[in-house]
Amino acid sequence: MRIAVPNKGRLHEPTIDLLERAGLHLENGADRKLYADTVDPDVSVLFARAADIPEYVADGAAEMGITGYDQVQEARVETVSELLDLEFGRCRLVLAAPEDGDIEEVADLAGKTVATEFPNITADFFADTGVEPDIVEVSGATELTPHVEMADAIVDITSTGTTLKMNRLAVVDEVLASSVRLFARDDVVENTKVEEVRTALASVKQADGKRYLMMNVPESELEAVRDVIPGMGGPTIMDIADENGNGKVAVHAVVDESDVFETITEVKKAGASDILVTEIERLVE
Ligand SMILES: Nc1ncnc2c1ncn2[C@@H]1O[C@H](COP(=O)(O)OP(=O)(O)OP(=O)(O)O)[C@@H](O)[C@H]1O
Ligand SMILES: O=P(O)(O)OC[C@H]1O[C@H](OP(=O)(O)OP(=O)(O)O)[C@H](O)[C@@H]1O
Ligand SMILES: [Mg+2]
Repeated sequence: MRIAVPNKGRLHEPTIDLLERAGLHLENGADRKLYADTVDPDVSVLFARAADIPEYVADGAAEMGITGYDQVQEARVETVSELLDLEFGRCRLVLAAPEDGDIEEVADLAGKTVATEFPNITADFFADTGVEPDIVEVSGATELTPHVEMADAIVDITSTGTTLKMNRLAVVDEVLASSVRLFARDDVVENTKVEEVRTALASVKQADGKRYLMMNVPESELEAVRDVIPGMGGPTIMDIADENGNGKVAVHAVVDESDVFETITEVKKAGASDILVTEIERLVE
């Protein structure tokens, strides 16, 4: 089973990091290599350009892929299915035009020119609006095209908005919201190994923003402590092995990071002591 992942650019590092956290440690995957093995002998990695990954998966160079939703849509591949939203690489594809120009809405683009690295998505967007500008495909620095009279507007990626601002461009409309996805070719979606990889990556996502709380609680106060612990299912309650446990039990619970502070205050009030908070690497539900 092979997973195609971005070989460079802003998605490379976070994708490798995610695979590592999921337990799929890369072996002999030095920079500039095309392939890397993982600790799982049945899973290898193919490094490819973010834009090429959907095609590689559809064509059989890899069975699974990790890249932006924008790239999957642009490639118009019909034989792949999304398995998981990995929720990083969040950005928007927007239609933007010069701030001080006369393009304020989509209708203003009739008979005009739009430059983009995403001609298919752009064509689909305009097809839905009934306005049909010329679409010019460029391979980078799209933001410059309105200033050199190549285009009247652009469809390009934005996240913080800095690049648009720097180029005195304003958003006219949103075309697509994107984040990084895990996807697989349709004919392998049911494969056990594919499901294992999906579960492993999902477990990292599940653990994000969660903390593991451990505390000791006098048995008499257990109900009170239980009542103030939020989160998944009930807490785990264990007898303390020590003969001198003094009638205490250990309570373990998974809690949202944002609830940790309040939970600690509340469980202490309710009689808990020896409270430990740790990070969670993975959480398989
Ligand atoms: N500013 C951004 N914020 C968040 N995600 C982004 C941003 N820019 C791009 N992305 C996401 O990352 C993907 C790849 O972009 P990136 O810039 O890393 O590669 P690229 O420019 O295609 O690389 P290459 O150098 O191979 O041309 C995009 O398709 C999009 O999904
Ligand atoms: O809204 P912002 O935060 O400014 O992000 C938007 C910019 O990010 C991407 O470029 P990237 O930095 O990947 O450079 P590239 O053009 O070399 O791909 C994208 O093509 C935009 O130019
Ligand atoms: Mg880029």
